[in-house]
Amino acid sequence: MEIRQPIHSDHVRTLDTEGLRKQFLVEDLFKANEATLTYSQIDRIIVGGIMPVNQAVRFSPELGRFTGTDFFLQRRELGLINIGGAARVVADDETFEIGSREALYIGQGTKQLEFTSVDAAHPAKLYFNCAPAHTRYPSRKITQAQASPETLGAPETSNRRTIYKYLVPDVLPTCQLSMGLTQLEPGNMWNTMPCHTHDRRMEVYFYFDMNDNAAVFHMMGEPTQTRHIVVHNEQAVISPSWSIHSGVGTQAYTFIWGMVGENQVFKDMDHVPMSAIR
Ligand SMILES: O=C[C@H](O)[C@@H](O)CC(=O)C(=O)O
Ligand SMILES: [Zn+2]
Repeated sequence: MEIRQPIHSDHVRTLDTEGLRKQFLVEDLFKANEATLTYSQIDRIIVGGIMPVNQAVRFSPELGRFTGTDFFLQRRELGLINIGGAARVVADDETFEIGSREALYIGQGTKQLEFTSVDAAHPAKLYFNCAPAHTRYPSRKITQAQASPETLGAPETSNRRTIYKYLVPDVLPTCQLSMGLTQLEPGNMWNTMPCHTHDRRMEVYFYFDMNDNAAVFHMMGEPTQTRHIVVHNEQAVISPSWSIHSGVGTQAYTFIWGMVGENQVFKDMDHVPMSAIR
């Protein structure tokens, strides 16, 4: 598990390309037959990828040494969205089949976790966010149809996209985690512009559905001190509460957003007027 410290916006103003990437970019999320985990001390979110190919991936009890608990999810909840082939997830005495673009919420207190791919030729890729939790809510699968799709933007502003809200209070209860997926329509490049911050919540963006020659210029920083990070396929960016989070790609892409913090009110955003951005 890699640990990332929190960071002050004054420090971020001084960083160059490598400095920004070291602080905020999460690369190499998917490794065959492994789980990768990056622990951010910003709201203590853990971001990672699980890719079982021809053997099961298990969350061993030893992971509890990073959280100082008897086992990993003793005081945590986890949400995952599958961007690969079908997966089978065993969570204690429950088994879930999670297809492509389906999500799974795993409640606090789950001890045994085992992830396998149904077909090794089409391995599952389970992108997850994990956050501190105070109580147990039932584990549950959420399909894309259940994720209350909302289409926003317009071709004229290159931001026509559909937001699928998988883990939100309207769909199921969680302690603090919200998660969803936003898919751009072909020929549309901008996400989340006009942009916003939400001092009450941090967020992580995970970009995928891109070919090897594509890139997304992810916009971050204070609204009057913007910076960018070039993101390639299947990489994530950690967005502190004070930072905008938006992006423009060389072609359409899809991304998963996950939020933790003070509330779960999706619309609780401080919109940045276009004239204020620097
Ligand atoms: O706070 C909310 C998040 O930034 C995203 O849900 C925004 C998003 O997916 C979009 O506008 O495309
Ligand atoms: Zn946001």
